[in-house]
Amino acid sequence: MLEIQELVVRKSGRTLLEIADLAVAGGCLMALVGPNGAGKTTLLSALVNPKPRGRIRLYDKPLERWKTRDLAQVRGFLPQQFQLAAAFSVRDVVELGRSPHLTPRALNQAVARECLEHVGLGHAASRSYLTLSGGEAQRVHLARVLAQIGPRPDLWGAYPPLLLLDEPTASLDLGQRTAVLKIAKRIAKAGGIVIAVLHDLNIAARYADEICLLSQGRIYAHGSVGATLTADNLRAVYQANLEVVPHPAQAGLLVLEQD
Ligand SMILES: Nc1ncnc2c1ncn2[C@@H]1O[C@H](COP(=O)(O)OP(=O)(O)OP(=O)(O)O)[C@@H](O)[C@H]1O
Repeated sequence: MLEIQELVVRKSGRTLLEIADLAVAGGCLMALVGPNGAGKTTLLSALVNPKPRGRIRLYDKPLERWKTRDLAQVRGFLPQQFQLAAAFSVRDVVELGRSPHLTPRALNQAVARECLEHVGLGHAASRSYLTLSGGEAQRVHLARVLAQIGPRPDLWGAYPPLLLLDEPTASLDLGQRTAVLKIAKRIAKAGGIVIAVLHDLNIAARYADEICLLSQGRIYAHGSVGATLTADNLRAVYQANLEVVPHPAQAGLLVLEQD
């Protein structure tokens, strides 16, 4: 369980985020949605801040009481942008994810290979990272984060992972987008806590167990897909003429833009 209480982030005299109470249970993929500037990245950043603000507890222990290495084995963060200018091979970048683990090199290499296969880039292991397209680089970093937290439960330690994904599908084509959400869903189904910032509300509706709708630095709605992605909520928050209808081909909802 991840519990966030009384989290306030202020910068330049402005309150960017104010969360009184938010909890995400193991087994849950929570989509963090909301318009530009709502505070989604600020919230994920607060969860990886070395000096946490507010009260943030992961598995009943305040974040500041976790040992750095233990936390690095459990908490994985995929940021929106990466800065890596070194000519590492793709394989090396993914293996970097294993650095918090004191596991044998051969295991780390095997895990890195497995994670690259998960993101469909097994064939690119020996390529230079610098030659990758934007979407490929994003998938390599997802593989690195997966290698860090462990792609399957038998590689997890005492606790299932907390996986934080900031717009993980931003540069991805439709097929890769689905593949990435399926990976996130699998981690959650196995007991992990997954929080993913998503702009595509239909992807959020399809894959998320819960939605947290942020607006102006506060939680506007949090709960099941059906309870949060209502036309009234979305119109109020996005200031757009949106409609929510049952999905014609499967269970779930479809968010439509109206003229
Ligand atoms: N260092 C800073 N100083 C002042 N304001 C900031 C700072 N960092 C972020 N902000 C502001 O905080 C607000 C929330 O930003 P944040 O990046 O969390 O939004 P977001 O919901 O992730 O948006 P987007 O969908 O555009 O990525 C924005 O209005 C942003 O301009």
